[in-house]
Amino acid sequence: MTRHLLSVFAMILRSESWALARGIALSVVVLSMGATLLGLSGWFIVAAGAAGLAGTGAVFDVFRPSAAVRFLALGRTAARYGERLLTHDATLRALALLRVRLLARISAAPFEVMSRFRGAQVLGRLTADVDALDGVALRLVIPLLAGGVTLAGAWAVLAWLVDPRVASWSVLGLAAGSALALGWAMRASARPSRLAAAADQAFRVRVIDHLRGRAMLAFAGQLDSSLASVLDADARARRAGLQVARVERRAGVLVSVAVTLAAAGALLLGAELARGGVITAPKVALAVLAVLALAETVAPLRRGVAEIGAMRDAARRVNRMLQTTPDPRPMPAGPQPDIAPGLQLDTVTLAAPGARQPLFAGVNLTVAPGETVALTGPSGIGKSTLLNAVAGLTAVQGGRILIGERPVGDWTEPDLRAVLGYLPQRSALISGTIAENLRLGAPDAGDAALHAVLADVALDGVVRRMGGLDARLGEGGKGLSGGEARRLVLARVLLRRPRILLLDEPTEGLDRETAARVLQGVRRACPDAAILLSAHRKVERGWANRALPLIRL
Ligand SMILES: Nc1ncnc2c1ncn2[C@@H]1O[C@H](COP(=O)(O)OP(=O)(O)OP(=O)(O)O)[C@@H](O)[C@H]1O
Repeated sequence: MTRHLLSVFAMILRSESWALARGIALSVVVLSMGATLLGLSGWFIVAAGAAGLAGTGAVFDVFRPSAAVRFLALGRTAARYGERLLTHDATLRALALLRVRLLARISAAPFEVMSRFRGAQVLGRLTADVDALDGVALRLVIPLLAGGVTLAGAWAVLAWLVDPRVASWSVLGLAAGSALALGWAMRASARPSRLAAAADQAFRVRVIDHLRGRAMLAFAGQLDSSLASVLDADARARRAGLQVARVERRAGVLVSVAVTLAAAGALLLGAELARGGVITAPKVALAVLAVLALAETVAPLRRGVAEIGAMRDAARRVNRMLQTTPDPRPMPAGPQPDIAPGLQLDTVTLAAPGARQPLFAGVNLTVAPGETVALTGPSGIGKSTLLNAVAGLTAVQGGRILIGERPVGDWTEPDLRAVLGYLPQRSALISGTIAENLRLGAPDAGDAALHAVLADVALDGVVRRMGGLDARLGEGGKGLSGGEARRLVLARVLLRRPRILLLDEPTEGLDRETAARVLQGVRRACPDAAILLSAHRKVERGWANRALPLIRL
């Protein structure tokens, strides 16, 4: 699991290595200045007192040490500011890049993978999981590296200036005690921090499900129980969050105990050595206060280790998503191929997504430009699955699908999308104006083209009543009836003037008369298109030139 955290850090390091290296260097400077400041202050106070007692106070140089104390105090603040700026900026930029990469992978996921995504979960990956990962660099790796380097440097300086035994007791004691405290905190918080993140994710998913399904839940009498499950997830997240905070506080107490023991040990050992005349009293004060300041090397790690369970889970999920979804295919804007794209199915065998057993086998079909063929057969036979395969979204088990005499798999994505239009069974409208929804299909289309295509799908009157092309729709096209929303999606498909047109139950939800008008409009909009449709209704079968009944194996 730690491997996932390391791979996230490696990714951050790769994209922001220079800024992070400078951040770590500044962090070492900040910690060293802090320790030097307190150590020097301790030495200064005791040395000045000793000089006063010895009657040499008048010649004791107070100017240089006090100037150094001021320089360290001011310089430390400036270095801290620079370090925060650099490390946060580098981390946030790397995470923004990660978010973009994740989104690109999700958007380019194969159809089978995409159709299993749950909106709220994907949103969770992109927001909560990526946010959780900011701690990997800021609260784990950077403080660990900077703290390690500072402690090693502090040991060397104290061993040289004071005494190796005092240095070893204080620095190594502090490091070992803190490591034990943080190790305990890491183990104790792993479960609650994971639970807190999972409950938070469940809360988001349930809130969205609750809001989306509230009408259905109200009719089923389940509104209260759905609300209770939302509140339950929230309560669990808060309980687990409190547990994490408790562990973090206790870890803080344990680290303070370790620091105090290290400083007290340094004082006792130093006093003994001072009594023996091995070192001077001001040097003992220097060591003791420097150790107290070195507690700062450990402090930022407390929160990092307390969050480690959530970070590990987030890193695992993000890595898995990056690995299981392929790199987006390049989308060169190639010229539209010069073909007469009829459609041909050559002994096609097809299975449902993820299934081995074929739905049907050996299907042959040719749809010439200007021709319309209706796929018929019982519900679940595989009409939609076949349309998905023709659209290049799923693979066939056997045989070939040719568009313009070229297998679908050999087409580049932009070329295929340029010749092929598809109205699937479920399709999306965005919240925005009617015009914005239509121009998703053809961004350069003028208002006249939009009005013409709306007339083709018999929506011109409806849009006029709503206030025209700038009338706004709510989320998922709210503001239109089911049949109107479907016709608006159909209009968006027609606007691209596709040469191959795939329609999955295009008149579902329309009365017979409107259905007939819409089907006539489709042909008017695309007179030369080869049209293949999944047809349940007589009006659709009657409109087609021929039917291809699919037969279960
Ligand atoms: N995403 C999916 N994952 C797994 N199986 C699926 C998926 N989509 C469809 N199926 C299965 O594939 C089979 C064919 O479904 P398909 O939707 O193609 O039938 P259809 O003929 O279009 O039905 P209908 O006329 O009711 O729309 C069904 O048994 C269905 O359960």
